[in-house]
Amino acid sequence: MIPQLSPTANPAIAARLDDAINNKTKPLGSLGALEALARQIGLIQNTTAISVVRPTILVFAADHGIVAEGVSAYPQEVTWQMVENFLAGGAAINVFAAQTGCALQIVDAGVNHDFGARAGLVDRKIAAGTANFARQPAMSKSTCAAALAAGMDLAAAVEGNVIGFGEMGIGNTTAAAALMHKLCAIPVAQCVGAGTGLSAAGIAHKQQVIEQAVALHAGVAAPLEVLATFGGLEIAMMVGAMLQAAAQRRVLLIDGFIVTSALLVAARLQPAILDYCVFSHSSAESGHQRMLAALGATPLLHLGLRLGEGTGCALAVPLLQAAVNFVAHMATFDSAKVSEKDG
Ligand SMILES: O=C(O)c1ccc[n+]([C@@H]2O[C@H](COP(=O)([O-])O)[C@@H](O)[C@H]2O)c1
Ligand SMILES: Cc1cc2nc[nH]c2cc1C
Repeated sequence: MIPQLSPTANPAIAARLDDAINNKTKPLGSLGALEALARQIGLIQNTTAISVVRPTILVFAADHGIVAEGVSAYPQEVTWQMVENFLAGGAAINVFAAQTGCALQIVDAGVNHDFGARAGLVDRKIAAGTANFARQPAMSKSTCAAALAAGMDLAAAVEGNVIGFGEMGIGNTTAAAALMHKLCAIPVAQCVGAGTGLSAAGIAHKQQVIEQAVALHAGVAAPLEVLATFGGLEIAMMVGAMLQAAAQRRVLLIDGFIVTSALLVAARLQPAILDYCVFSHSSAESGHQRMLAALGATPLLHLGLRLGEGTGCALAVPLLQAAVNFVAHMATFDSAKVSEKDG
């Protein structure tokens, strides 16, 4: 059921990409991270004719039973209220996606609210939120598998060749911190952060909740078991969507702390997925930098964002377009009759 992913490495294409990039009218390497981005997109797309076609951001929303432990600064109903805001076009992701030309899909992966039949809402509700993982596993294996399968379906149906991943779910930084601890073997204290804005005392309590839950589920170790025990429905759906998107050789745009925690699971299942990932930004959520380091990832933007919703993805899309455009449209030393470097 989990797609098998191949690394993107291809020496022949890599050499052609290097030639194309290095022959442009610029000092060697002077477009920095954009050059690396162009190379990566070329290897993913297996061509020097790289493109960004209909970039699409999927925002997965779900609720979390762990909020009963008082781990978020905001009440659970903000999840469904923000879904309404997404549908009405009033959230940050609506504004930035419109600004940078991204298509947007809002997915109900497991919000604890009945939206009824709603135009614009992709209804893949698996359950009305997860169970409280301080007391029992967040999901059964079959619920988790259903979320993974729905994510695969959704990604398979996307038209564009760049998929950005975003999420909304009060309490999901607690789930993400627990996943990080289990999958990276980093102490819980270095995985927890303020989320939507906890005080220092609130963060200490969140740490304690996670540490007790980790002790309760001590035997859990395999990535999918870790996901079902500590994860969320939106996180599991993202794992499925990421694996499918990479299997179809699309560019995966990774957002902040929670999206990266989903990628941690996917990367433990299929390490080659990392070749397909562009890390849009480094979140201000403490823990995200360590998570990125654990993945060997270099994020494009450092804006101090800690919102989620896929906002970092939307803001990074113009950088992908710049990478594509310089390869497609810059003159070469030959065509512009510019002298190359001495020696
Ligand atoms: O993307 C991030 O790095 C990020 C960091 C902190 C908070 N968030 C968002 O805040 C919500 C979770 O925060 P919390 O405190 O309720 O766990 C959820 O809706 C996320 O989209 C997102
Ligand atoms: C208002 C609000 C908007 C959000 N968007 C993503 N997570 C969020 C959390 C809150 C609290």
